[in-house]
Amino acid sequence: MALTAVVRIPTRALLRPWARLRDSALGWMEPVGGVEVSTQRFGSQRVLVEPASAAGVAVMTFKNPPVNSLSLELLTELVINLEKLENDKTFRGVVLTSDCPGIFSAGLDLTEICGRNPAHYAEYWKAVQEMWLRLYLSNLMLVAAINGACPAGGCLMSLTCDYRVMADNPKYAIGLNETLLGIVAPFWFKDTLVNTIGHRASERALQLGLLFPPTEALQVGMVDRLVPEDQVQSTALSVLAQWMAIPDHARQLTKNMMRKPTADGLLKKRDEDIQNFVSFISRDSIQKSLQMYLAKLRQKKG
Ligand SMILES: CC/C=C\C/C=C\CCCC/C=C/C(=O)SCCNC(=O)CCNC(=O)[C@H](O)C(C)(C)COP(=O)(O)OP(=O)(O)OC[C@H]1O[C@@H](n2cnc3c(N)ncnc32)[C@H](O)[C@@H]1OP(=O)(O)O
Repeated sequence: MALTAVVRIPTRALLRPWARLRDSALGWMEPVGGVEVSTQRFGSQRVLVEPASAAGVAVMTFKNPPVNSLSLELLTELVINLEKLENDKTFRGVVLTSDCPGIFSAGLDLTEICGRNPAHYAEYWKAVQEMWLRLYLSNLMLVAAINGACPAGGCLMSLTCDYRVMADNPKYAIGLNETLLGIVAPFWFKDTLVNTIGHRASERALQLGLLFPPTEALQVGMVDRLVPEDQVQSTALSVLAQWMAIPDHARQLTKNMMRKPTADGLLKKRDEDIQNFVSFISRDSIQKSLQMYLAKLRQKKG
């Protein structure tokens, strides 16, 4: 079924992006000559991309049941779809969210880093790096609509966004809990957290592998806003509408100035980081810890 429709945005609004917000607030919807905006839904098996009703905004929904673990396939699809959005200059902002009830993302797919061979670990880690670099340095405004549990790699993904809205449900938690699995968050996970909540809070959170319930996550600055579960996505969209009022070039240069030094830390030594990961994760003791953790997760039901 063709889902394509074309909306026309006046060129003046594209040249002055902040004018779009004002214009739409005034109820201006007249299709006049300008640039075509595709409203076609696209995406792939595990990542759905839908243009939102506000011009220039898309919602990217992860659907990798049961827990949106970051498998190699999901990571690859995420990066491809993000690139598509970035190449389509009509998009300025994206909401990242989940289709798995009660779970934003369970983080890295443990079956990708447990019981595989070194070549697979290297390929997988490169994909994790790529996901982080692309999201962290994206010119788009990214808002995470965290509608469920958000541990480890899921938390990292949300920390790459410019703003985080989380469901105010005490059943959900967010944090970098790697030490609880007997593994170590790499330096760029750590740097992303430090840039968000500061050094002291990060040191404590990382050493203890803390998973913060929403109220504590808000207090520590890991998320920016808590809302009832059914308002997470709509709030994320309204936050984006506010950010859209800022001229893109100024916001993008500012974002880059804030983030590039951190990203450069990894860009300068990607291969070394891959080698470190492969040798760390291949250790017998680490593999045993991961197997035990996975077994516990699987036993939970039994
Ligand atoms: C010196 C250093 C140098 C280099 C670096 C080296 C090291 C490594 C760094 C690696 C960084 C790692 C980052 C990570 O993200 S690791 C993953 C951490 N994730 C977690 O701890 C979350 C685990 N999951 C949960 O807590 C729960 O599943 C969750 C998300 C709260 C949902 O709970 P629930 O709804 O009850 O669902 P179940 O637990 O029953 O799970 C359903 C099903 O999914 C399987 N599963 C869960 N999580 C994962 C996962 N992350 N990967 C793969 N599979 C997962 C679970 O086993 C169940 O499977 P089943 O077969 O039983 O149906």
